[in-house]
Amino acid sequence: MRDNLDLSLYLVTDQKLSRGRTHEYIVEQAVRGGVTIVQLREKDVSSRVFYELAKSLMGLLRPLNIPLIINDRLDIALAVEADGLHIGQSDLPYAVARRLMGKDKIIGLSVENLAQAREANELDVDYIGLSPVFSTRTKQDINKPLELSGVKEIIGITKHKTVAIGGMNSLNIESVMKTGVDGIAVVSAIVSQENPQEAAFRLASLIHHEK
Ligand SMILES: Cc1ncc(COP(=O)(O)OP(=O)(O)O)c(N)n1
Ligand SMILES: Cc1ncsc1CCOP(=O)(O)O
Ligand SMILES: [Mg+2]
Repeated sequence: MRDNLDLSLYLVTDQKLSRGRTHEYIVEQAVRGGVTIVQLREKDVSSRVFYELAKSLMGLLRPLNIPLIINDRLDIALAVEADGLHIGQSDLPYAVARRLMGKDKIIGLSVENLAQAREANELDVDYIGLSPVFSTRTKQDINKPLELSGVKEIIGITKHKTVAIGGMNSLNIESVMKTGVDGIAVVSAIVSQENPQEAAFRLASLIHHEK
């Protein structure tokens, strides 16, 4: 667990949305633009490819002191000694993830409603991902969006750091930041953009303006 975890601008990868560019290119550009934490999230690649990607991103991000979080795959997180793991409500239970990852690693948990946020207060997670805030084409298997009202309710009761995800872009992040979240997580608003560095810079500026 980390006290100094900076969730301000959280990049989540998606090879399918990267317009043929490599993860390394997107991530390097995005970090230059102001991304503070990166999640490797790939749903349709083999274990070997996932492992090689994770290893390569660790090599890129470790010297820059930017944490790499692995989505879903605890085995890959352990194999590359990643900084952390992100789990959802249908993934491995938190207690198992913590036991295997160890107390010093970052563990993030998706929270989709108030009841789950209350349950998360019983766990030593490092952050919760409020998911989804708005509807998005990037992830189809999602519950009803929280909207700003749902985000505010969760902020009112949670003891954890929070990151908002789902449909975030430069037009709506100011209003989401005003709810009191600690950061914004994006896929398409960076990885699908013509210039990922500029896109990240713009989002980071808006976020810091609201902090
Ligand atoms: C920061 C962050 N928040 C939420 C999610 C969603 O996780 P999950 O519900 O497990 O869904 P998948 O991403 O695994 O499809 C996330 N990945 N990151
Ligand atoms: C991984 C994930 N979890 C909830 S919504 C989402 C996708 C967010 O993608 P985008 O930022 O393109 O809306
Ligand atoms: Mg998951």
